[in-house]
Amino acid sequence: MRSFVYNSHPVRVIFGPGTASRVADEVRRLDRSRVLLLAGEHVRPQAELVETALGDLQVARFDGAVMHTPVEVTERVLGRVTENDVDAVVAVGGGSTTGLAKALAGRTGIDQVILPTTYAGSEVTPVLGETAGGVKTTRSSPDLLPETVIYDVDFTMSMPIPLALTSAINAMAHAIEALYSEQANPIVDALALEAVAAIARGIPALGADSADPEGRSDLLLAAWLAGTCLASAGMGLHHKLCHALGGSFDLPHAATHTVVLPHALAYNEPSVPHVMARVAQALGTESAPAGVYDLVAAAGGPTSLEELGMREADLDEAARLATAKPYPNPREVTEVGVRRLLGEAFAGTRPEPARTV
Ligand SMILES: NC(=O)c1ccc[n+]([C@@H]2O[C@H](COP(=O)([O-])OP(=O)(O)OC[C@H]3O[C@@H](n4cnc5c(N)ncnc54)[C@H](O)[C@@H]3O)[C@@H](O)[C@H]2O)c1
Ligand SMILES: O=C(O)CCC(=O)CC(=O)O
Repeated sequence: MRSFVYNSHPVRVIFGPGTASRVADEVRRLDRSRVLLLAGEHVRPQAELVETALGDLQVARFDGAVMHTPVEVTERVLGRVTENDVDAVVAVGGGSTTGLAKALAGRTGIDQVILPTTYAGSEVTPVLGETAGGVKTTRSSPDLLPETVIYDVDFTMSMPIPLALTSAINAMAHAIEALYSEQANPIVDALALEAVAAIARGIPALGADSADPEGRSDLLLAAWLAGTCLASAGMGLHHKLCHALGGSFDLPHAATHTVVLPHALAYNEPSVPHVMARVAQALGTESAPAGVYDLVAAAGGPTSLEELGMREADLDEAARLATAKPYPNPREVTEVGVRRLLGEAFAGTRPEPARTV
């Protein structure tokens, strides 16, 4: 008989095309009036729309969020928060911009309204990874959870296909690792399997018509579901590997998830074959690890760490970092096993069916 504990994480979610125009009402609803806008040059049109909608509510702007949330950047922006007496942050961007908003909120208590432009899912999680001294560490706290998320599909249409693909696999990783987490529960299972199936349908559709708003809206919905899984159920070996590779070797976040996921699933498959069978069914394939690999390869996505700029000489150190303080994982995490996994991810080989190390 199944036992579980379920924790929900309350976020107000507004979903639909054109919803970004409601941003000022959402700030006022929180009873806030001094906004720091976070954006970036790749999302300039979206930021302009938000700036116009905010009008006098906006008192400052910062455009330089950096992937993996380096603490030096956060400390620099904290100065603007105090100088301008900021009481809310509005973030327009991917997980990096959201990460900066969370880092500021965690240090000051200001409210957050997030308008995501990728499928990272960070906007609905109480989780934050920050990088200091070349090491990324992750924490979770209700203080980091944004108050309001506005999912406007129009804000995601500018994502080029390679980014949409890798970002969607980042979301898929949240869903799959939630299914074998110690905190797995029936709500998370349902959301995760729906997210995996929607992403498996959505990625080939990106290639067929990348400008289809319906397809992009389905992927954005899946990103929300997958982020909600990450919020409730946590992360395992796969996420740990990506944080070690991103934080210490500066690899791009979503692309790293895309390369590593099939190999992390192959590593874990012997310990959770029933979970992998459910994932395979949601993917519409016989094998979960090979199914993810094939989905990415068919869409022209990255399949090897080498093509992301990883150096073979750094794989030993990556294995050491990823196993030093492992996240909870269904299969024992050994340095030898992880080094082998990384070697296969480096080469980009298609994962074979279940095996033991
Ligand atoms: N805490 C969490 O729950 C969580 C979850 C997932 C990711 N993250 C963090 O988020 C970061 C990665 O986020 P990401 O993968 O979204 O990347 P990102 O935010 O760094 O964006 C990647 C690049 O794409 C550009 N971009 C973003 N949206 C765009 C759009 N709509 N059109 C064109 N270009 C666009 C950005 O400007 C950037 O150059 C990492 O630091 C990761 O650790 C955190
Ligand atoms: O905010 C972070 O960097 C930690 C959580 C995270 O990155 C989830 C992921 O790997 O996609």
